[in-house]
Amino acid sequence: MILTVTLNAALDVTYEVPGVDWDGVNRVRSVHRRAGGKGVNVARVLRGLGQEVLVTGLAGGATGRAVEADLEAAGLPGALVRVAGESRTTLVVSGGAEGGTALFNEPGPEVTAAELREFVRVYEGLLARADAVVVSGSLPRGVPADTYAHLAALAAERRVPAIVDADGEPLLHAPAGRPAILKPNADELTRAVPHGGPVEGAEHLRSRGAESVVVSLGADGLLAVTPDGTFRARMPYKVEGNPTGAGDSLVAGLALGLVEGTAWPDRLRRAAALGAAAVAAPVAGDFDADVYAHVHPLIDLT
Ligand SMILES: O=P(O)(O)OC[C@H]1O[C@](O)(CO)[C@@H](O)[C@H]1O
Repeated sequence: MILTVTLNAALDVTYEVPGVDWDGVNRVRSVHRRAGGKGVNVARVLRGLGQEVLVTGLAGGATGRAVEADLEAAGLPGALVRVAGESRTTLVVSGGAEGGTALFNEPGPEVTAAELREFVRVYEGLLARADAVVVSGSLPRGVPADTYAHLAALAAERRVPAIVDADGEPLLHAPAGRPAILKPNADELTRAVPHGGPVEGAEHLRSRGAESVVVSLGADGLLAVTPDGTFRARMPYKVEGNPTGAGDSLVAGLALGLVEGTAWPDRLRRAAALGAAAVAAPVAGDFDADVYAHVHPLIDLT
């Protein structure tokens, strides 16, 4: 089983629009509402690939109940810890290939120290059943920036490999938890390690404790700096669509490769193809199986 952690679970609302007029009325062509937050999306993709998953994290209020209900409706096993605060909504406004995509991510609830302690207690119990853990997304208010490092360290103590997908301070702290894979995107890496290029940035995070670092480069593919060497996955063409959730789909591919023990080149090829296939799907957490099958063999791995 792969355990995914979403401390800042969300109700993801996606508006598909023909374009946005910031001074006028915008008519929404279609609306999707469902449980989100990065770990939830990772779990959806993994489940779509036939992998057993379990979603944990924090959820509160009416929005938290809606997240729990949607997970249940989707048949995704969940063990969310309830908090008193109200979980957030995230809004994606997607104008398709020409219109671009804008995200509005609310900060999330205020979480107390006691609520976080209760989560860690539940998490430690769930680790006993996990083959790997994915910890991803933003932290809700009140949760210390070194929490992902702590969760990764607890996993490492139990020999459960962890993947951490974080930004800002949580990303800077994460290597101390010795995660198997740290997955920033290029902007996140540049913010965390401003000197040098992506290879130097990844090497810096490895020198601080991360075993491997995989940097997502959007339509340009992936860079991985690992104990087995440095690899680069290049995409054969740009897939048009909604890039929201592409990073989550990519992380799902990495997690599957981790539990299956797949060699790095094949692991990266699958992850990059899943990221591209997610762009072709309208909602985060989905991927287009046809695009996946088409792109996968064409990815150049060096
Ligand atoms: O936790 P954040 O970094 O705010 O990201 C959450 C958001 O990102 C997405 O997972 C897309 O990656 C959305 O589904 C949305 O819930």
